[in-house]
Amino acid sequence: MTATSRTNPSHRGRPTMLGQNQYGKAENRVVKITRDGDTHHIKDLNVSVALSGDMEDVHYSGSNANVLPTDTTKNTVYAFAKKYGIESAEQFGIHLARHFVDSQEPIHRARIRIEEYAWERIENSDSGSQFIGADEVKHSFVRQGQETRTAQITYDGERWEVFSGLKDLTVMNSTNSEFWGYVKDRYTTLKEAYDRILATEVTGVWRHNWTSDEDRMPNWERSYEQSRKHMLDAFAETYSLSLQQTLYQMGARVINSRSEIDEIRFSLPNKHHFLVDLEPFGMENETADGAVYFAADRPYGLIEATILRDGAEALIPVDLTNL
Ligand SMILES: O=c1[nH]c(=O)c2[nH]c(=O)[nH]c2[nH]1
Repeated sequence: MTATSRTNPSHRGRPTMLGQNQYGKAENRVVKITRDGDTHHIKDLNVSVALSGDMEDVHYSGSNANVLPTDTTKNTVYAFAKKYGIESAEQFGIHLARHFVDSQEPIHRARIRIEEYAWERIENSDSGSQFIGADEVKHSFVRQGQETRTAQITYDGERWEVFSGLKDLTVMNSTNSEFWGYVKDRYTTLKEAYDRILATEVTGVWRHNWTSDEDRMPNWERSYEQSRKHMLDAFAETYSLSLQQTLYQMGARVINSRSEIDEIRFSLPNKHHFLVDLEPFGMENETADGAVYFAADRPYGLIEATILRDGAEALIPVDLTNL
């Protein structure tokens, strides 16, 4: 028990006392895009702030005199991403923790927890305008270590039906995406975007046209690797006017490149990234060298479609979650 709680009149005489406590804003999803000419770099963090100190009064009496709002801790995360950049999770956490403890007398301890999501550049074997070197692209990324490969095989004694697929393949283009010219009704508030982040978590299922001759079975490993590659290449290379258009390009690329596949279906959540308003803190967010975004997790647009080889039958179920 601290001196404050012992002497707090609203606490005196109660058979309870306050134990360990901390507060702050958890899971601030901050994405910093740094622009080095037209080569972009991503830092993608999930930052949780927990502060503690002289917080007896707010618990005992409701006095907020010592309380820096959790909303302010969130704003600080975004403002510091712009002000100091994100050199490393550790360095960023040090800036934040020091700031909270040094600037607020009642706060004696700050704990900053950070998860960092790693992104790698989409490798591209064809020549394209966004190459850096032989195999690196400038603004298209795939998130590391997440995807799951899927398969569904059905056999009725005569015919085979083989679906292959993947889920949780997260990709991002940090530019070359626009969205405008859409319907506007009395409820529309969305601003037209001429340069936005396009990010999605790909769920895809594709159907092989092989059904019987066991001597002519596709090479499943190669088929998967190549289909994945064509999807990623199309995602990276498409200058996108909508996620729907990008989806179609991804599917068409697979069908046109892989003769063993007749049908492909995608479910693509539009993982929205909103520019943070830093003007209240005297900062311009979007500058030539980059910007800070809030990565929202919900709600999200959900774009789903099947792409078919001309004349092929649609056999993949509409709801891919039932596969
Ligand atoms: O690529 C998009 N497609 C949409 O249909 C849509 N709707 C929306 O609000 N944003 C977007 N983005």
